[in-house]
Amino acid sequence: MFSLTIRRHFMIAHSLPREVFGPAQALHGATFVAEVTFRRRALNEDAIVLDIGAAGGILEEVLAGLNYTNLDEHPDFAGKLSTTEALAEYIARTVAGRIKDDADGRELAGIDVTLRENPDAWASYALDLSA
Ligand SMILES: Nc1nc2c(c(=O)[nH]1)N=C([C@H](O)[C@H](O)COP(=O)(O)OP(=O)(O)OP(=O)(O)O)CN2
Repeated sequence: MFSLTIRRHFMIAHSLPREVFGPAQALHGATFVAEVTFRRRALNEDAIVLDIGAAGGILEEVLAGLNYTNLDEHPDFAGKLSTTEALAEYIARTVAGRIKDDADGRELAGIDVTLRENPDAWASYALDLSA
């Protein structure tokens, strides 16, 4: 299996209104580092998984929909908890939606997203596209 990973960061505000989150129940800000890995079993005819520039452009488009927003007011998170785990899934599925109809996108076996909250804590979601 081959993989290509790109990284960008974005900033949001949100609250996590459940007791388990302690002080994070209140509105607070976060800067996330998003690492997105595209996986495929065989390289394309250019001997790559996906062009790095194209991959970066797709991720930037997806993150532009989140950057500088208050996720408590974001329509895609209405009634949902915007935890790091949930955000990782959202980014994986949104990136997949953007790329699925491209020639390279159809060949992807999966998209993995790791979101780093800080140097000591991160969460990941692995989207399996092989089925
Ligand atoms: N599994 C997750 N746990 C927590 C998340 C998350 O997204 N997934 N998010 C938060 C908060 O948003 C914030 O990032 C950290 O909150 P904070 O209370 O400062 O940090 P801790 O939970 O590590 O520390 P406490 O001692 O419990 O306050 C929290 N958890």
